[in-house]
Amino acid sequence: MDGENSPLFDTERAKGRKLHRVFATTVLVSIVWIWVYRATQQPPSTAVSGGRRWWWRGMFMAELWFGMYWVFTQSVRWNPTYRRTFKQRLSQRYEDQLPRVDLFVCTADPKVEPPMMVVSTVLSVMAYDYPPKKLAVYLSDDGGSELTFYALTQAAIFSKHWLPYCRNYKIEPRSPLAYFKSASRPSNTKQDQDYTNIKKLFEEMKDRTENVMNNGRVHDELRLEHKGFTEWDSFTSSKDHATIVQVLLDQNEDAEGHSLPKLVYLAREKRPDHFHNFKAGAMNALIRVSSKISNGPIILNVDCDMYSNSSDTVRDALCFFMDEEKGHEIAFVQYPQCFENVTKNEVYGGSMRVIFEVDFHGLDGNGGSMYIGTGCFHRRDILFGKSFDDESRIDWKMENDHKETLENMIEELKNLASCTYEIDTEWGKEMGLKYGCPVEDILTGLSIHCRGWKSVYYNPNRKAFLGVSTTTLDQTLVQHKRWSEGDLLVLISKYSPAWFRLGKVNPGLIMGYLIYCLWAPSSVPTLYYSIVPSVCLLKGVPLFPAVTSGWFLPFAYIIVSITAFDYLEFLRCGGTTKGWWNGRRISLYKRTSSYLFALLDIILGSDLSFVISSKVMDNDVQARYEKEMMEFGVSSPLTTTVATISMLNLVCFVGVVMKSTLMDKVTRGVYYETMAVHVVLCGALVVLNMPLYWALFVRKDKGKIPDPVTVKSVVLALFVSTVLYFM
Ligand SMILES: O=c1ccn([C@@H]2O[C@H](COP(=O)(O)OP(=O)(O)O[C@H]3O[C@H](CO)[C@@H](O)[C@H](O)[C@H]3O)[C@@H](O)[C@H]2O)c(=O)[nH]1
Ligand SMILES: [Mn+2]
Repeated sequence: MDGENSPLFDTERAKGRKLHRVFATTVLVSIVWIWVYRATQQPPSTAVSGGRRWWWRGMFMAELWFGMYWVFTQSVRWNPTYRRTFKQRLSQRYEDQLPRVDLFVCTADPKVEPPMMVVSTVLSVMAYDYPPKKLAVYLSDDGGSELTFYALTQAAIFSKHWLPYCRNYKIEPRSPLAYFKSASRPSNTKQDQDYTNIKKLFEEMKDRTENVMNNGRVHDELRLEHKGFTEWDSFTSSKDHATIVQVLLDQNEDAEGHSLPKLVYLAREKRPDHFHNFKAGAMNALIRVSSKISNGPIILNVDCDMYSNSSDTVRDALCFFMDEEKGHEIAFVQYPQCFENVTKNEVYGGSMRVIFEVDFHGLDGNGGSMYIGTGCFHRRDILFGKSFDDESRIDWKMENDHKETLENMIEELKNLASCTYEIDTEWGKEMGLKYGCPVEDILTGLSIHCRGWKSVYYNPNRKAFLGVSTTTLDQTLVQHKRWSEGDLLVLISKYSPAWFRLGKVNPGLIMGYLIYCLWAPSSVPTLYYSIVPSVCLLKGVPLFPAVTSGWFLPFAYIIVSITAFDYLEFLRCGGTTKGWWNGRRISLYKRTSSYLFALLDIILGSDLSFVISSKVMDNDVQARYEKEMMEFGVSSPLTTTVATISMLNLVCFVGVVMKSTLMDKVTRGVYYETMAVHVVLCGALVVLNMPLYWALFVRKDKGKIPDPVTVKSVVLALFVSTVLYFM
């Protein structure tokens, strides 16, 4: 098996696919059955039920949408694939010819992305198990912050001890912050001594950095430690400054005389009259600058909170790219986005487990994982807009022809990262990451798929990267607004999966993209379904068949089977029962607020924004987060919407209970028989919303729903339900 031609990776199809297909068929039959019901059993248009016809048609539209959307979700459950790599073979065959790899870390704001976290991520990728001479690490700082730069100068010094320690004791993870948080003191005396020393060095560096953070600036005597600080002499603000490039490590050695990776700090030029295109702009500047310095044919890109949790990751990724038979088709290798800080029952659905344990394996089976902006290895040449053909093999042995010293190139590098460099070029269009979309990653990955390339999703047991997930409801909703807005822009972009290269790209992959691209428009049918049946319950207008009718069957089957499937799938992905229930809630909130506002933003053509997710919490919030209490805290249109809809359901539910106590026994029986599905829907929504009612009326802590939101949502809910009631 281990011969010359044995593959460097292996692909397996999931078991149980056939069984799933049978189940999916039964669901599909029920969906069609419901459609037939809606099409044929429309209530007559007499005066009494005139209104009901409209409600009814709305239900039909919503069910058409959900049915179609469900079909798309099946595309990723049709053909899941799993990958395995053979790193042994890679080093047997290629150890001396391994390619250079450039590692990009992006940060944008020292307040929400603490420099200590950022440089720990930098250190973790510097310490990959890979020839250090072939690694170059670049930190892009869109905040242009001397605080972050200071932390990086400290990390450069610390790396001289940290890398030997990682190498000698093969420790994991190699982010010092994460390592010292989790590691127990080694029992072996030699290592124990080294552990104590390195921990001391780390604590000192942390103290120095935190001091500088608390002062808010780098003091004059510290500025003398590195000539790079003079760059900030002419600095006006993070939105208005010249390019800063500093090479912190070039041909340096660590404390044991081994080479160190290159380490470069880059703050691209920012000017108020030049739009900077957020992370995509930063990445493109990095691509150009790195092409002069190290020009690695493989690029890894991580967000500043996504530290490397496994030192094997680079070699794993290379097993895909360097495979003799299939490697040349692969444009990028995506790892899942996993998080260090999600709690057991993930109140905000933070782990996105089903996405990474199911959807992405399915996408991979249909031609390739999406590119999701972090934890992704790209072939550099493909990022330049190259299309796939069979000649696309890469010569891994190509040498870096830039032998001149970096010091002499600084002016040239500065120009590459200037605001004006991209004017009248294809950057942001046909070259590099795409501009004009808050999910530059998805759009860029899609364009690569459209040019004929494949990609790979690799989800090893030991998580390759761990980051920080959002920790308040508002942050979660804001993040999903950005994502769903971006994904909808992808749908209407030039590369839209709905029409571009239709018939050329695998239809399963197109459907897979649509699952995400249709998030924002899904808000409309979801809103309809979470309001209208509840109001009609109160009115006593049935929109579903009575329990005694044969048409009741498909509804019952769908409700039960889909819920059970969803639940079991969640457990299979490693979740808990409560986590699943929380996930249902957060998914409702995302759909009825984030997705709705995203849709409105696109329709109204609002300016693009990118709210950077905070990676820090104050202690109060942290304590509640650990107790898995939902954090509302701030008043925003997003939370108000969520609260209003939940109040509306409470009003309807309480209303109907009161109404039915006034009925005689027979009437009540008939009422519940004809309104059964309504009761289930509205009842489920009320139970799902319990923590929210708690936060509205009972909680006293700072994370409760602020009073103005409570007042607004109660008034709005009463108003909307009254209007709908009399319609
Ligand atoms: O102007 C900017 C804005 C952001 N960033 C960096 O982009 C990364 C992602 O930002 P974050 O606020 O953490 O957003 P997330 O929603 O967590 O990011 C996800 O979604 C983004 C697209 O919306 C992708 O770019 C990210 O890679 C992906 O992790 C961070 O490292 C930021 O420092 C920049 O470099 N420049
Ligand atoms: Mn992030």
